[in-house]
Amino acid sequence: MVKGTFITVEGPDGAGKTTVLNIIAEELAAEGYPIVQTREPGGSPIAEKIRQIILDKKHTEMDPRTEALLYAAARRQHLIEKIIPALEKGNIVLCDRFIDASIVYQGFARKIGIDEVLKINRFAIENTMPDLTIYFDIEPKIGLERIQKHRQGEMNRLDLETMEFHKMVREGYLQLLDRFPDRIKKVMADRPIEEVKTEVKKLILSLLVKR
Ligand SMILES: Nc1ncnc2c1ncn2[C@@H]1O[C@H](COP(=O)(O)OP(=O)(O)OP(=O)(O)O)[C@@H](O)[C@H]1O
Ligand SMILES: Cc1cn([C@H]2C[C@H](O)[C@@H](COP(=O)(O)O)O2)c(=O)[nH]c1=O
Repeated sequence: MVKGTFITVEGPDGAGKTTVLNIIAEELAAEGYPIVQTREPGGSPIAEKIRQIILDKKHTEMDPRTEALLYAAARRQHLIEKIIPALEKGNIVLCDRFIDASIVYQGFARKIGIDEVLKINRFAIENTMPDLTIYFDIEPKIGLERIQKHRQGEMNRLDLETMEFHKMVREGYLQLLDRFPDRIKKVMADRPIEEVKTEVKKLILSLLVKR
C-alpha cells in the first residue's frame, strides 16, 4: 500500500518552479516532514542520462514521437527507482514536472495528440498519479526572459523552441487545469518569489493536514 504523498509542480519554462520547490523542500524538511525532492526528466541515474539525450541542444533532428517516448521511458525508470519506493516508505515526494508536462509539451504543443501521449504514459506510470499538482502560471515571455537573464548558458533544446511553441504550452496547461480542477491548482507565478512560495506552501500544507 502506498502511504506517502505525491506532489508535482508544473508550468511554462522559467515560471520559478525549481526555485520555489527548493525553498519549500528545505523549509518542510526543517519542520520535520519526510521530504524527497526530485525532478523530471531525470531524478535517477538512468533517467538523468535520458534527460541529457532529450535536452541536448544539438539534437535538433529528434522526432516528436521519439521525444515523447524518451520522456515516458525516463518517467518509468524514475518512478520505479525513486518515486514509488519513497512513497511506500511514507515520504512526501515533491517532483518538478511529471505526466502533465508530456501531455502539454508533446501532446498539445508538439501536436502529437493528447490521447496518443496519454496512452504511452499510462503504460509508463500504470496507476501512480500525483495527489496534488501545482501549476505555476506565467506568460511565456516573462519566463523566458528570466531564463535568459539568469541561466543564459543553460538554455536547453526545449527552452530554445519558438515563442509560438511556448504559448501553446501555456494554453495546454490552462486546458488541463479546466479538465482536472480537483487535482491541479493554479498559482500566479509573475510575483515576487516569497509571495509565490507562501501560496504554494499553503496549498501543500492544506493537503498534508487532510492525510
Ligand atoms: N518569482 C520570481 N521572480 C523573478 N525571478 C524569478 C522568480 N522565480 C524564479 N526566478 C528566477 O528565474 C529563473 C528561472 O527560475 P526556475 O529555474 O526556478 O524556473 P523553472 O520554472 O524551474 O524553469 P524550467 O522549467 O525552465 O526549469 C531563475 O534564475 C530564478 O532565479
Ligand atoms: C517532464 C517533461 C519535460 N518536458 C520539457 C519541459 C522543459 O522544457 C524541459 C525540462 O527542463 P527543466 O529545466 O527541467 O524544466 O523538458 C517535456 O517536454 N515533457 C516532459 O514530459
